[in-house]
Amino acid sequence: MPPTTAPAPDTTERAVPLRLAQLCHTVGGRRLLDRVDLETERGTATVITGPSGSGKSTLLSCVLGLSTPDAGSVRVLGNEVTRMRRRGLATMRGRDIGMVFQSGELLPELTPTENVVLAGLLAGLDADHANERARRLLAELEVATTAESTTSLSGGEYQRTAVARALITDPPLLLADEPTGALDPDTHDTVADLLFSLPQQRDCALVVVTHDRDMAARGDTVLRLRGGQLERVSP
Ligand SMILES: Nc1ncnc2c1ncn2[C@@H]1O[C@H](COP(=O)(O)OP(=O)(O)OP(=O)(O)O)[C@@H](O)[C@H]1O
Repeated sequence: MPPTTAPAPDTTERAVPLRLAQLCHTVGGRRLLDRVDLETERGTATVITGPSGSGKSTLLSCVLGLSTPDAGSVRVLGNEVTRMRRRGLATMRGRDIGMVFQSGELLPELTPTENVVLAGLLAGLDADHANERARRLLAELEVATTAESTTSLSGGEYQRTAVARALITDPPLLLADEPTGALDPDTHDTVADLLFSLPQQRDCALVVVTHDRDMAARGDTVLRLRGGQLERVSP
């Protein structure tokens, strides 16, 4: 019988925020990921571009453990995501990965601060720590903590709140799926500047999925997903 838990990763593997090896995933009979390899490093930004429907978001779903690949390996800090059970996945997602979506996906019933604090509480931070950290992050990202609802925020403030939420646990891996897709050009630049400053400032690995050429130009490594293959565009 195969073992139910993977052995603890060694120090070298724990230092790698994300490693994909020979990852294969098929959706509706289409092989979206065909033996995909990827390795990220702390302090760097990796951008993944590719045609619409090529499977970029699906790749992120595999990293988050929301989609189960056909074959291959997804390791976050050396931990094999494809072998984790539900509870382990939820813990890993809350603690080790920050995620920013195209339109923030904040809860409109909560204030911006509460949205950020909630992510901390769900990841196991105590209430005082989560509150203190949320306020500090929002101040650093220049979002007023007086806003009563996320619906009163500008597009930029909304996305910066989503970034603060993603950073509440100081995760080593930050994933972003078209994070500036819904923003006007000026706000786009501000949020892009912020996102691409994070790997160096916070010693994390950033992986951005985007169609946006300006965002792609900012990546330390730029890859294109096409026909299931992840090809290197630069460097
Ligand atoms: N759960 C699912 N069930 C059925 N089809 C799916 C599912 N998830 C994704 N797909 C299909 O898989 C393909 C890849 O989708 P995905 O969203 O990953 O592409 P993408 O490269 O991110 O596209 P875009 O750039 O337009 O956002 C699409 O054809 C999509 O319809």
